[in-house]
Amino acid sequence: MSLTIGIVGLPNVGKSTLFNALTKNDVLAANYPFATIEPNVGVVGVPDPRLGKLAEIFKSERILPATVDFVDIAGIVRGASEGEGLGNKFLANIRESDAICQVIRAFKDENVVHVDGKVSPKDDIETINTELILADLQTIEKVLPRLQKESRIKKDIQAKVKAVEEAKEILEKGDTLFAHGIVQGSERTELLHDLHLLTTKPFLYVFNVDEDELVDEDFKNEQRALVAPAEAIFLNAKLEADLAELDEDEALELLQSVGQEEPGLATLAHVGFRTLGLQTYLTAGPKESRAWTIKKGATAPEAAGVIHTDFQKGFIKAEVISFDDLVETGSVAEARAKGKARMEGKDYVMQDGDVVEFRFNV
Ligand SMILES: Nc1ncnc2c1ncn2[C@@H]1O[C@H](COP(=O)(O)OP(=O)(O)OP(=O)(O)O)[C@@H](O)[C@H]1O
Repeated sequence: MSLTIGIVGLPNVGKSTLFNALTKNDVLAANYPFATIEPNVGVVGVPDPRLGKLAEIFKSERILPATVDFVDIAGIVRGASEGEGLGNKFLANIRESDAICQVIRAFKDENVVHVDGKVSPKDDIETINTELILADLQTIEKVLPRLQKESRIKKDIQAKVKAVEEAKEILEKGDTLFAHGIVQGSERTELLHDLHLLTTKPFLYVFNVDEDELVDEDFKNEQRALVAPAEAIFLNAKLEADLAELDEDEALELLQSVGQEEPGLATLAHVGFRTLGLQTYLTAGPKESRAWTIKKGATAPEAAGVIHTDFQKGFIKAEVISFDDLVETGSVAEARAKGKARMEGKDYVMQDGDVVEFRFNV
């Protein structure tokens, strides 16, 4: 299951630097030798310490984490919604993304020119949001008059007209639909679905900061308040690019020297995963210990389908052991003996950390 997060931001905020770090960090190169990826896609592994533990128990040859795909979307400029510069291509790319990650400049280096002449995360966020909001308003203005006319005859589209009018009102106030809980995939967006509005996509924000800002909790809380309910991630894109070049011990040393526990990219992968509404389940054996990506709320057959469509079609049962029970008992055989292995049917809703073996007919 592959969902993508589009990276957007004003020119010169550090998108390329971040994206380079993302692609250098490429888990695909090592683990998925036959997969080809587009040059503007960075695939990041979602760190999961449980996989290391499973690999110990099962003596697995390799570990395959879940991944998040990031797409580098051409720079947005003021006027993008009017089709200026790269505007139209930008909007098409962004429509294809499942979530939007805004990179915001917070680093101060005077040698790096800011398009608007000053470093102001708040203004930059507003500039980008305004472009997205204007693009949505254009979409709505194109369809609303026709819908309103049709609704005089077709009563069944009145609810849709009301939903579109409500969205228009929010956008005209200068707010994103996401900020009002109108998020892609939720019940409230069902009526708006075919409009593919950009601001119904989940947002997350990367603040590209100086080293001192990385540990400045007051500063970080201020920025978090700016973007709530979206999540904020703080990283130094240059440092991330350096980290991606180092071996594990050196990287750890560099991280400690700036007071960080994990690379910003790891945090970004975790937050991206959460923002997309995803979770994982685990499989393990001598060949590999692996995390598989599913939507929250997925049933056992849907989860089986992520491995292979035949697994879903021929689904019989899933043998499920929770990760904690497996670690406590030390092996599948012991877990079974202690009654910790459950046989689950087709209505079972997968839980995070389920270690699973599917039974199926082909
Ligand atoms: N955290 C940081 N601290 C200091 N300088 C940084 C930081 N992040 C990036 N830079 C520098 O800022 C400059 C612009 O970065 P980059 O080229 O990645 O921006 P961009 O957003 O991709 O720009 P564009 O959209 O115009 O291509 C580069 O010189 C880069 O080294």
